[in-house]
Amino acid sequence: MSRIAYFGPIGTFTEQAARTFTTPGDELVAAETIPQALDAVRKGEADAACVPVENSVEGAVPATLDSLAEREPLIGVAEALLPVHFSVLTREDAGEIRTVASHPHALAQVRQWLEENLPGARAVAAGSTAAAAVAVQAGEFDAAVTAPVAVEHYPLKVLATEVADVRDARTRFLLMRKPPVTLPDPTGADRTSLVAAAANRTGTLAALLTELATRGINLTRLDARPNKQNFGEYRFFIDFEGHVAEPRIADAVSALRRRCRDVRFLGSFARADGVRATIEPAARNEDFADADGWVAAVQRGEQA
Ligand SMILES: O=C(O)C(=O)C[C@]1(C(=O)O)C=C[C@@H](O)C=C1
Repeated sequence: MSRIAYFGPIGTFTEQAARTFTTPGDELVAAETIPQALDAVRKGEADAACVPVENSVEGAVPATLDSLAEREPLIGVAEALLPVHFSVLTREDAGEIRTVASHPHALAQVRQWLEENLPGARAVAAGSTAAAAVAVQAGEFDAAVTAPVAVEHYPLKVLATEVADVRDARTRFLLMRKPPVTLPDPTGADRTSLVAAAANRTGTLAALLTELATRGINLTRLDARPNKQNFGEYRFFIDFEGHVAEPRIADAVSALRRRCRDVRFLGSFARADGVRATIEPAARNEDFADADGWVAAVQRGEQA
């Protein structure tokens, strides 16, 4: 049985994502914030944590990136990808809707709908979509933009459903564990994630990306977040196709470590979208194995 902490409270999209990682007997534990969900694993209060990492409309979730880059390292072992559309909930007795609350990533995905349908309402950031529903119940706000499932947990009136400025918007979630972990086996449709605190020197990021490009490895995400120490210094979050167990990826990760000592491995795991890696000629695992074998023979004086 595992305890899985998730960005809550109950009724968030992250709870729905966490449910996709559970097996019978597992327990879901709501955390008020993303850092608290991850810290529950670091403190041994949970075996894993499910957190949102990026959305197809609003991009990466800053609280997740910062919390994965700071404090004790955690390793991603799985991801989930959920379609995202929203419900707008209000109290039965609500009069005019003057305030609408939700997670900033949710508000960003319904901005146009709010302008068109609730033009007089002020959008207010809440801790999460479900936290916004709790606040509406408490009378703090007039309406909440929530996951469709939230109305099952918070007895509010449904003002609108299927709300989304962008059809087919999706959010990706990670399942993080505390090392040592057993990495999931490679599938051929994997993602590896790293964060590198690149020095503020010209060309540092280019050098890191070149190590991937010259090995024919496709990037799937690149985000920068301030390192919060020195103005203008950033952490780079680099996701790319492949699994660190593959010789071709191990060779690239080794090169990234040589280029940037302050690099943190955030996991290798199957892509939720199942997209298989595209591998350039001469960049296959067998090419790396052949080259390594050939160099070893040269080093033994057996190969000219
Ligand atoms: O607030 C929630 O319900 C969450 O799970 C967070 C979150 C996010 O961080 O993007 C997840 C999916 C949606 O994009 C809106 C909010």
